[in-house]
Amino acid sequence: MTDTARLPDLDHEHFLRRAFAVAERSRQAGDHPFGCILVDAQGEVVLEQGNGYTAEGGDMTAHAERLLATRASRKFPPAALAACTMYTSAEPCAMCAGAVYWTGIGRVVFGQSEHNLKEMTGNHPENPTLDLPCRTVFAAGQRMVDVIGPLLESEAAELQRSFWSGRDEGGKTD
Ligand SMILES: Nc1nc2[nH]cnc2c(=O)[nH]1
Repeated sequence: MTDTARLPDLDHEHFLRRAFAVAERSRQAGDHPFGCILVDAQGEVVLEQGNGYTAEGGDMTAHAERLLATRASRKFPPAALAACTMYTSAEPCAMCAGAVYWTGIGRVVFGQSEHNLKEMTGNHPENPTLDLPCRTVFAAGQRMVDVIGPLLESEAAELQRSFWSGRDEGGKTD
């Protein structure tokens, strides 16, 4: 089990807003409006990652959290990641929660819940949101991942507002 006592006392709203800024930059760069950061035991931001759907050539699995978890796992051992916190603009989906679990990241703080996100994305071909709480995924694991959220949810939801309704449903051609 992760020793949650090792997790530092951090200003969650401050770091969550930094993840929102990453999400906004992701949208401006032509990707989906999601972003996350990883903060270490000293309160330093060690990684940041936006959604990579477009940048990765239409990869439906290029969620910000999954990409960050992969980078984090290549860079840091699970023992170090246990003291790290991922701040993410939206709740990790089942795939991303699985990736977080496997890396050993000790805590997740999220803005918008998957349930709330689903109301905005509907069944959009680029985002058929999986309405499953990340806590349910983590609860099936053998070590604990601390979860805080939803937090600043209406601010987080603003990142998505108008994005999905105005987005072409044409999708990929090959
Ligand atoms: N949480 C989250 N949900 C998504 N749905 C589509 N892309 C993403 C992403 O990058 N993060």
